[in-house]
Amino acid sequence: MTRSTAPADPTELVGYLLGRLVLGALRAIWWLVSRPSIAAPIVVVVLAGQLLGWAVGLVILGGVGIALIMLRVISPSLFRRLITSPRARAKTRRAYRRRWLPITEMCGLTKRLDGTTVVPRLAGVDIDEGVHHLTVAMVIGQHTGVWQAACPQIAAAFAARSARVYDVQPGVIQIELRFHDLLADPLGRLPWAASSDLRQVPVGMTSNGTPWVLPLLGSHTFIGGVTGSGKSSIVWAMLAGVSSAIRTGTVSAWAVDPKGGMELGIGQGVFDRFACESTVVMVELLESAVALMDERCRRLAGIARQHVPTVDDPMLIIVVDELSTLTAYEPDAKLRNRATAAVSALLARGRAAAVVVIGCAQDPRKEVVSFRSLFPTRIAMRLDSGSQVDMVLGDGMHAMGARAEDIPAAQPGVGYIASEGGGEPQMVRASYIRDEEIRCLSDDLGSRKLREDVA
Ligand SMILES: Nc1ncnc2c1ncn2[C@@H]1O[C@H](COP(=O)(O)OP(=O)(O)OP(=O)(O)O)[C@@H](O)[C@H]1O
Repeated sequence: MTRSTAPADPTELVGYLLGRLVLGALRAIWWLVSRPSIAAPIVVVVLAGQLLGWAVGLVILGGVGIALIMLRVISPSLFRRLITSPRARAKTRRAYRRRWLPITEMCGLTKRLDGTTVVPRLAGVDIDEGVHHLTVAMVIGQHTGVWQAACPQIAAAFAARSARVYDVQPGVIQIELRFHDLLADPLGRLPWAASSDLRQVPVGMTSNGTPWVLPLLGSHTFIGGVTGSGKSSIVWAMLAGVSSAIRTGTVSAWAVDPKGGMELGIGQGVFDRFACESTVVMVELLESAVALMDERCRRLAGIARQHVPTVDDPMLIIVVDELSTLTAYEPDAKLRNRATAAVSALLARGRAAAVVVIGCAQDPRKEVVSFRSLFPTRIAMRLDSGSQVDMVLGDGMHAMGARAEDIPAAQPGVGYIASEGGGEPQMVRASYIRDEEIRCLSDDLGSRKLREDVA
């Protein structure tokens, strides 16, 4: 674009400057008219100044300013929605509507009736930072599964990182398009990692950027994922999350490590009991947890429905790494049956007695899945196939967007959890507790045990 140069003649120069001034004023008016959230307060202040005096106008101006600052502080996203970006959002909405017909047609989501194309109706577009939701009234004869199957094509067509589809009401679905990946980079220990509530132990972050908390007291946790998917980072994030309760003695952690101590041995000091030497020793540990649980259940019968952990009677967390090694792959049938019986008993009766299991498995096959319904909290890390996702999280979760087989190998610690109440699955990433931090935690909690022994 070429810029016009100012004329040298004085008369022409005045005309030229006036023209520029009028053009600038028109541009400013257009700028304000297209931003009603800014124009409206200015109009109100000017009117108040004219009608009630400029002192009142200034007070109103100050009030509006303070209200905007408070809105910015209290709800940055609402501030952005209302003040900063309504025009950009309207433009994005128009772009969706413009591209809707060709994209649905190319993705095979339209239908033909009597020679005409029937297009699903784009009923609403909701734009939030990095996440867009499209509400769609499906064409008659379609069901949610057709749209769920087309998620990869829909994501690619709208240049989104991922797309998920879920039901809103009969015949109406919502497509969630994500453009940023808040979980792309590893998370260290998070600022909220210091909670002492055993029902809300902080372990990482959800894809919305909110804290990811897990209930330890009152729930058993199952973590399924291929080797290197980051299962142990969840275990360590959980143990770090309850470390203050371990230090005070209201929680006691035990570990079963069929990999001979290679997985959990680095933090052995965290555990009051640690079994890794042989299957017999590991099974005996599980059986003594069952004995403790049964004794506690007998004591509490008729008195309490849920045991409240105390220093004298602590909550017991039993971490079982590679659960299937004991319950599916152990060649000695007697030991395998004993391990299966002990794990089943803990899962069935442990929650009320504050005896909980955290079980990990690389291979969520049928033998392990037979326990699945007894684990209220289930996490699917990177897996080999969509069918394995359903084995871990429950039927239909893969179709609802838990695409754990698509998690890049370069993103260990990322996984999906099934939402409580059967809603759509949520993507999460566990904090990564580095080996040095685990050693420190282990030394710290290990020295506590030594002090107790000496006392
Ligand atoms: N949450 C995380 N954030 C970033 N990196 C991680 C995270 N969790 C694990 N890693 C990295 O991935 C590697 C493998 O993780 P980890 O040992 O936890 O996997 P795993 O699923 O327990 O594997 P296996 O089943 O073989 O024991 C770790 O050494 C670490 O470098």
